[in-house]
Formats: sequence, structure tokens, C-alpha cells
Amino acid sequence: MGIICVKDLKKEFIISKRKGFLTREYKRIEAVKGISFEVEEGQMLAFIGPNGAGKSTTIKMLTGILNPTSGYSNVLGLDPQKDRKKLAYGIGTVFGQKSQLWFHLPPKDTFELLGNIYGIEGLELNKRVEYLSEVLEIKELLDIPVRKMSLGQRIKCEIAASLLHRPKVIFLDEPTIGLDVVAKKNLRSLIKRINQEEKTTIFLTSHDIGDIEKLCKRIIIINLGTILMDDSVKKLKYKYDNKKIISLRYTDDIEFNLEGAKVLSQTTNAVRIEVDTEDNDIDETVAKLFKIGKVEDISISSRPLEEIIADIYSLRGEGE
Ligand SMILES: Nc1ncnc2c1ncn2[C@@H]1O[C@H](COP(=O)(O)OP(=O)(O)OP(=O)(O)O)[C@@H](O)[C@H]1O
Repeated sequence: MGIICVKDLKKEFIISKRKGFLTREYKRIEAVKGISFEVEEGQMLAFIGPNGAGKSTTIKMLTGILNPTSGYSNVLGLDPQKDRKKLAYGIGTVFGQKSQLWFHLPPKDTFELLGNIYGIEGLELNKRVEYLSEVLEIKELLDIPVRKMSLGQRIKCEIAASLLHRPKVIFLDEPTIGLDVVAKKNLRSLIKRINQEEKTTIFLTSHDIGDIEKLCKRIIIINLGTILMDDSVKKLKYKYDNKKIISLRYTDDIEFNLEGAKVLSQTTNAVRIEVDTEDNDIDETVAKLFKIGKVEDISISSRPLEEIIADIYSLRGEGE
């Protein structure tokens, strides 16, 4: 059995709205419609979907914050609702937009406080803080009040706080939101290092495709409370990336006309086309392109993962 196990998990919300003076109208929202999946220990999983897909609701059920309407879930061999307190010792959470650090205190003080809560004290706590501050590069931040930190610095301290008690699973919700390109890159490699060194299972939600591409081998895509896809990132690209973009520059002006090619942009001697490789053999297409004129430069690229995922989102919960 996996470290996280979910079967037919469902969550409905009933919301009530005042309709008339004395009457109310009730509406049922099926936020999560019976999803199933398993996560193995040490895996880095991207759990993604558009706004309102059901990601937070799922995470809240897995961390024991919300009770499911029906279905089964098990994290670290525990029932998240019945064993919520016990589970807190085995998991960590980082919500990019929320803070678990005391705003006016330096992280060192929060770490001490959390150490007390988790029963890690003295030498053991010092050792742990030392290791995490080395890995997360926050040594020089330990004595600075959180309110004086940049977002990137704060997030690194948040991650350190969530890892203090050596959790087996960490839920990262939008960890790189609002960070600049360099801070994002840096944070991703730190997360990777933690996963490799401590075998921490990483359950990541992010709207940033870079997070997914750089960190995760597996991806679960959810929309309208239903899992649209659960596959490896590699397979996802292979299965859905049947369109190639070819850019060509010819030495002389050309008369461009090629069956099966969708022209994206064109000048007198250059053209950018999209070719569906399901209907057109890529080698044959390239051979035909070389017959049109003398080629000075050619590049063939795949569609970005971002576009592939947007296409899958547009399946709108109708299944694969
Ligand atoms: N407490 C609640 N009461 C009523 N409806 C809710 C509640 N929480 C979530 N929902 C609804 O459930 C659906 C799923 O919401 P959820 O927050 O899980 O989405 P999400 O995938 O996390 O979205 P986002 O990317 O915007 O955070 C939405 O339609 C949302 O409006």
C-alpha cells in the first residue's frame, strides 16, 4: 500500500442562500467527485488543475482538516480525520500564501516553539536546524524577524519549519508563487535535495508549469472534482504532444505551399509552421521543406507543456 491511499473520495458542500424574506435556497457543490489514487513513498507528485478544480479540498481531506462526504483515505497508515493529531507528526504543510512562522519573531524562535510542540529539543533540535539551514541556505536569516524578509527568504524558512519534525510527506501548495525566476530555480533545487536526502514524499500543487517540469515525474490532473489524467510527465508529453513547430529560413525568397502544414507566421524567405505528426511523417515533411528552396536555418520544437496541459483542462471533466 502507498504512503497516501485514496479511494472514491468525495466531498460535497451544501451552501445556502437567502431567496426571499423567509425562504432559503440550498445548493449542492460536488467539489471532489469520488477520486482514487495512490502515492508511493519518496515520490514527487504534481497534483494540478485549474481554479476551483478540487485541489485544496483534496489536500484538506488528506491532512484531516475537512471530513469527506464519502470514500476512503489513508495517509501514513492513518485515517486523516480520526488520527489527525497523530498524523500531524508525520506530515508537513507549506501554503505559499499563508504563514506558519511568527511574523515579528526570527525563525529561530518559531523553530524552538515548534520543536517544543513536536517534542524535539536541545541538541537534537540544534542539529536539525543546522542541517535544514544548510540545505535551505537560511543560516544568515535565522535571527532576522520574518517581517523583514523577502518573500523568497520567508518561503525557505517556511519549508524549514515544515520539515523540522522529519515528516514523511510534505504538502506544498504553490510554493513558488510570487517568486522571481532566480528564487524559483533556487527553491526547486532545494526541494529536490530534500526529497533525495530525506526521501520525503512531495505532494505539490502549483500553477507554475516550471515547478512540475523541474520537480515531478508524475502528474495528476484534476478538473471539476474528477481526475482527468494520472500519468508520468514523460508519457503525458509523448501522448499529447503530436504537434511540432518548425521554423525555417531560406536563402532566397520562396513561394511556400505545403499540404498538412499550418502556417503560423511567414515572411518572404522565412516561415513558421505547425505539423500534426499523427497525420504527417516528420522526416517526409522535412524532406519536402528542403525541396521548396535552399534552407539556411531550421529548428524543430515541441509544444510547451503549458499548452498541452491547457488542452487537457479543456476536456472539462469528461474523462480521458
Ligand atoms: N467551504 C466551502 N464551501 C462551499 N464550497 C466550497 C468550499 N470550499 C471549496 N468550495 C468549492 O469547491 C470547489 C473546489 O474548490 P477548491 O478550493 O478545492 O479548488 P482548487 O482546485 O483548490 O482551486 P484554486 O486553484 O483556485 O485554489 C469550488 O467550486 C469551490 O467554490
